[in-house]
Amino acid sequence: MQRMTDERDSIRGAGTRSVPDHIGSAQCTAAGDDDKPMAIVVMGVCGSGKSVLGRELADSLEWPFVEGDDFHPPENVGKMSAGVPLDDDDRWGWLRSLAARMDDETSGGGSVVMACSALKRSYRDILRRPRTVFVYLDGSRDELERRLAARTGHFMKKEMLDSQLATLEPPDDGERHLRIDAGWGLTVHEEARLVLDGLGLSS
Ligand SMILES: Nc1ncnc2c1ncn2[C@@H]1O[C@H](COP(=O)(O)OP(=O)(O)O)[C@@H](O)[C@H]1O
Ligand SMILES: O=C(O)[C@H](O)[C@@H](O)[C@H](O)[C@H](O)COP(=O)(O)O
Repeated sequence: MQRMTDERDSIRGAGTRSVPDHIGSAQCTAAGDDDKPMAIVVMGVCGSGKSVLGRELADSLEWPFVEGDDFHPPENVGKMSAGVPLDDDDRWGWLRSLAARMDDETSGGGSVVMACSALKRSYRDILRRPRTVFVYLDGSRDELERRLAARTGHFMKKEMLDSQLATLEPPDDGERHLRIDAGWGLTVHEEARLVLDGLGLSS
């Protein structure tokens, strides 16, 4: 936790730089209804920045944060640590446990931010609720590899990026989502600002 806080501080920037005008909200649009979201799922391939942005959003909103990696059974972690990509059968139970946690957090009117790769539409269907919004961390292979290479001490090694990109089905216009691109060069603070503005959750 402390390590993550320090890591975010170092990529936060001063926190005062404005988001460049050309990015604005045009590339950060939400499809779907206007209801305020109750669950934000930060999705994307390994190393795209889900955990860091998810924690930033949760801190800003004062919502609980759920780290999807923590819900993998030991067999899945063993596979990924050995460089073997997961298959659908490895993922269904994991996704169902995340959906159950989401429902626990939101059933009494609460809200939650979750980091989960949610690479395929069918995976997102398990997490999708009327007030779920997906924040999709996109980027060129080079940008994503740079982020992944900067991370140490994680079971997911950068060699897994190719299989993750091959599995990825980006959210389409029918899915309520926002897209953030690593190539925009934003600090995590700026990314969070775009998301909160885009979702009408800025205070
Ligand atoms: N906006 C950003 N700018 C630069 N580096 C970032 C940004 N967001 C995340 N990173 C870095 O990318 C790496 C992967 O981030 P992480 O949140 O662990 O990804 P994921 O949870 O998607 O696997 C980390 O080293 C993190 O510090
Ligand atoms: O479905 C999967 O193949 C995994 O869930 C994977 O997509 C996820 O990325 C891992 O949990 C690694 O963790 P990071 O995404 O944090 O690298």
